[in-house]
Amino acid sequence: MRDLDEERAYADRCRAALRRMVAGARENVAVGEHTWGDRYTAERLGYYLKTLARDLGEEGDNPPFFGVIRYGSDAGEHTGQTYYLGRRHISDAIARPPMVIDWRAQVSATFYQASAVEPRGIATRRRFGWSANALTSFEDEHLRTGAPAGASDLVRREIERARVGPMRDIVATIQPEQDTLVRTDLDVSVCVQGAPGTGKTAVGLHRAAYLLYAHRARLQRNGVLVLGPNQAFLHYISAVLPTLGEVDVEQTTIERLLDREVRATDDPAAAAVKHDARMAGVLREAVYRRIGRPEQAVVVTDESYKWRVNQHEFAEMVAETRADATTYLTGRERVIARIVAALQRQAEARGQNCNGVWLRRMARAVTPYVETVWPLLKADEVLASLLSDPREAAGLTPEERQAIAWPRPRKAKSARWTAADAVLLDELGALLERGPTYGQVIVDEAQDLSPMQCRAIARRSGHNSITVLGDLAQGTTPWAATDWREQLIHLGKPDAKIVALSTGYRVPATVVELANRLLGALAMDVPPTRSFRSDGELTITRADDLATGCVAAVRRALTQEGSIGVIAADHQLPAFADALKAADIDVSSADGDGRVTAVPATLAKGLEYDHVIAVEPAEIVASEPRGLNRLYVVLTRAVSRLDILHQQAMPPELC
Ligand SMILES: Nc1ncnc2c1ncn2[C@@H]1O[C@H](COP(=O)(O)OP(=O)(O)OP(=O)(O)O)[C@@H](O)[C@H]1O
Repeated sequence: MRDLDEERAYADRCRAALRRMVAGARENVAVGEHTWGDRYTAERLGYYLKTLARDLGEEGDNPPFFGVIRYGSDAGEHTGQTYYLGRRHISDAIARPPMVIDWRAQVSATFYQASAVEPRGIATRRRFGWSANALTSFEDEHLRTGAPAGASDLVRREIERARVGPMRDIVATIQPEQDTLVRTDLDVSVCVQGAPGTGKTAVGLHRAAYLLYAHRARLQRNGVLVLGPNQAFLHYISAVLPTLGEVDVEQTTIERLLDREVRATDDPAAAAVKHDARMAGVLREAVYRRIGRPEQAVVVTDESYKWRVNQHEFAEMVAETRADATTYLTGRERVIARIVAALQRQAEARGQNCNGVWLRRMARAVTPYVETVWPLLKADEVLASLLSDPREAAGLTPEERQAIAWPRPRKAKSARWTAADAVLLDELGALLERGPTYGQVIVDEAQDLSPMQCRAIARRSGHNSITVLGDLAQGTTPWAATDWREQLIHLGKPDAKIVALSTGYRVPATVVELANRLLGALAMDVPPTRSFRSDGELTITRADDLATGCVAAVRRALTQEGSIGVIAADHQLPAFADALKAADIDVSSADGDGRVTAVPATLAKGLEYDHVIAVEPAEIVASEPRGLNRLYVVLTRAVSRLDILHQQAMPPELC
């Protein structure tokens, strides 16, 4: 195999080839725009070429490859072959083997999966070390002759590196159990239960990129949706997919997906009822209750004739359609269509020509009859009427009805919807009319979703598969899941494969040991994390004045490399942020990119900082019903160092 200088020269050749690919794609965009006569073909070709040029252009200064595998002498079609692996294919000429193969190609799986115990035909696996964009080292594993080795130094260094800025891709160091999840077949729904820092988010994002590579045509048609817990989290992960060449994945929160202006807040009792799975039945009943029994025949005057569907037939059509209507509005259309078909039979029996114009005229004429028994409905009007008077809410107790009732009746137009109402409106919208589905939905922090939110996601996934990521121990909402099977039923995928990840790549062992003490009190059936990392520091300091202690801790942290997160109970945080500003320390908010970030405990989920200063754990616990779960989340945000500052006694569960 090549020595370091030769590898550097090869990297230069790969870069040059990539530059030629970008230039070629750009030129083709120009040519494609002028050459193709048929407009549709020209547009499609133009779109494809522009996307290619943009993707290649965005490749930027990433190292052209991160590893290489050399097959041994008995590896079938791969015998003696050498493959370089990178973030994308690089080739210097059509019909020549690529210089670098995309990490998502089938052959690349061997790089991630091969081991001394199971070499899979590989003689040597080489990993490269890059500093900025310069190739500085490599490390070889001789899989067929070497004894099973521990973790590679390069992998360890990459995992233990100080974190700065937004989340990065992990293509060079994906671990075998992560790779298996990333490459799980598109038709299989998976649910990953993973302790903090086990790479669930990373797996979900790399899975999105992998699926788009392996099933591009199918997924580009319907799209891929990634759902995360909040804007700060989305900001943190936003760079990963673009670096992997995927810029068209929709990344949002469930609240944004529902797209309703939220102008009010529910009290906890009302929110609990509105998020309960029984609301699905309540809403269905509220919609279908509007369908009445016809009390008259349908009679349509058509020039000198009168066509007629008698009351009994009309009632039968309504009853039959209601029994198997897929949605309320398609059912209504179906009744209209059935009546028109009956009139058409009568007219044709009289020799009349029933063309399209006639059929549309008849449909208009029968609509008022149908309106009396199957009225047009709007989601917000149904909900406004239910919340104005929930007496008929089937399946709720009198107290629950009381909890969701508005103090006085309102019309939809003057309603001030809450976040939970947005979920109910979405359910109602889908009862009326089906919406589009995505080719793949990836849901992060899925333990926090309510049954009704799960249903909103299930609808957008339809018959397609779904990737569910979460940790039951990090559940902080009042309706957080305690059992994945149950949550998967709400998500419409009861048979999804549940897989546990328990090796943590973020949190160092000393911090994991502390956080794991909380697991007993959380009473969740989850395996404790084992840390991949032996480094890291933990300090617990009693401070007489928390704000002063916080400033001193941040000053100390600033002497080292990496990002710093100050995390405290939401109501206490502003005082600490003010103290930091008064001490001339630049502080950004959770969705910013500064070196020091002030993070309210309720926004910390999914984020990570090289150095975390967690202030007053007792207050974090006391601030909400699931405060211990929140504390578990907060303590597990640290990559290298965790400082705990406290004035009150530490929560006994931690001692
Ligand atoms: N194979 C890997 N190689 C390098 N870094 C990794 C690997 N797996 C995970 N990481 C890193 O570990 C950190 C934690 O990963 P991630 O955020 O995906 O974990 P998580 O399970 O979603 O955590 P949490 O539940 O706490 O949100 C990230 O910085 C991620 O890049």
